[in-house]
Amino acid sequence: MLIFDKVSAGYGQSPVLFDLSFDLPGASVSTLLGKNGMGKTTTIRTIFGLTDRITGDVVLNGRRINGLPPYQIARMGVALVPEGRQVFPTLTVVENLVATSRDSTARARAAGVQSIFELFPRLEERKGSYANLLSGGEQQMLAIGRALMTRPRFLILDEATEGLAPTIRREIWAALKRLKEEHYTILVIDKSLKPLCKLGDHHNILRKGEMVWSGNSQELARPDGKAMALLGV
Ligand SMILES: Nc1ncnc2c1ncn2[C@@H]1O[C@H](COP(=O)(O)OP(=O)(O)OP(=O)(O)O)[C@@H](O)[C@H]1O
Repeated sequence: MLIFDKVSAGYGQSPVLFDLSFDLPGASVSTLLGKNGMGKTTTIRTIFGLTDRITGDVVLNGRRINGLPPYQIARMGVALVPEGRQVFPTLTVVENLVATSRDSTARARAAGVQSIFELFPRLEERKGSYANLLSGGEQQMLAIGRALMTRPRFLILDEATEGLAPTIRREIWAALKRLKEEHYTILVIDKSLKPLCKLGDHHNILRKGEMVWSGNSQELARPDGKAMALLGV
């Protein structure tokens, strides 16, 4: 689905990613792991053409997408849930969801909202609340809901459950599991290795902008393995 082939990129004149090569297969869950500042967010920004001096090939469904603007990537079925839960604070839950819908009829939009409520029943209970009155976890659910309203096939989450209460985290992991069962392609960045091992199929570790390890959940979880050493666990 998505291939990085010897991709380098950075900010202004500062290089951050170096010759990054990896492959995110469709209809599966991949992760990007690594300590702070290793280039995970920069990799995601590069998918959306939001970094500078991109070289190599970023290929989505067979098409080279280097440097295409974010709206074109979104149109190709990729949705991003960025770090920091970006929702419209002064819109209600329903208004936030409808705002990102691409459906042309009110009926289709309503069906889209309903499918988000099925995924996150907690949001239905708060459907008339302004987003700024939601808890951090509810805002994250809403941010995921907003991304899903664009009807993507590829969902990218940066810091999916960072700083959230354990019960909310469990609900978000359960929702991602359901999306996986519905054959979404998912790329997730998070620090919680246990749920990532359960959910993820392919894991990739970045260190100083280089891909230094890739493997499956069994390999990642090996207590004496290289992955754990790279992650400092
Ligand atoms: N807008 C920016 N301009 C210049 N340098 C940046 C910018 N954003 C990030 N960097 C630098 O790029 C490097 C990689 O940062 P990035 O945010 O991609 O790391 P990360 O692995 O996602 O870390 P974290 O887990 O802390 O979010 C860091 O050295 C960071 O200082």
